[in-house]
Amino acid sequence: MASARTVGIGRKNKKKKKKFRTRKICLPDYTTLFQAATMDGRTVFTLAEVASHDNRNDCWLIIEDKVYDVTKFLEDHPGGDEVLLSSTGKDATNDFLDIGHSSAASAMMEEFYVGDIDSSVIPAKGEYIPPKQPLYNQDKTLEFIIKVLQFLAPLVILGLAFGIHIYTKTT
Ligand code: HEM
Repeated sequence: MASARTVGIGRKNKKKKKKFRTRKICLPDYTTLFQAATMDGRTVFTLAEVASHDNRNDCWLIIEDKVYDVTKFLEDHPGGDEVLLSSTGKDATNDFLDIGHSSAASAMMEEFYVGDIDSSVIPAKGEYIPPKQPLYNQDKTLEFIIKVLQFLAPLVILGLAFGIHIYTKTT
């Protein structure tokens, strides 16, 4: 009996499935394919997608490979809204760390977390290489000679004048 019922239900389901297949067309969401992908329950954004949220009404930041929607925080941010707006469209990690934000600030960030960034799409930070030649001319010899001459010239003129005066007086 049980097996007969099972067979019956199976047939019904088979019919329903056929109906569904013929009527509904399932297409992938191409927008999400190009903009964001879901991996292990996390949303992974591309830099282009995050960079498009760059204004007062919609402001996203990338800090340590995580994406934060700080739109609602703009007015309350103790450092002001301008700094947050100027940190959009790039990896703002250094900006954030350079300020020396408190642990309270870091704890607040969780509230604004919206996903992760595909770190492979962020341009690598160039390593700073100091110039081999100093940027200014360190050879100060000429400068020194000019300064000495500037000091000596009035003394020489004074000496000459004094000498002429003595000479004319004696003759
Ligand atoms: C989700 C991201 C951020 C959160 C939650 C956040 C939060 C905070 C908080 C709570 C403070 C008060 C001081 C402290 O507790 O450390 C602060 C100050 C400040 N923040 Fe942020 N911040 C964020 C991102 C940024 C970014 C990207 C910049 C870019 C430069 C920035 C610049 C500043 C500045 C300039 C101050 C003022 C520091 C001072 O007056 O000494 N913040 N922020």
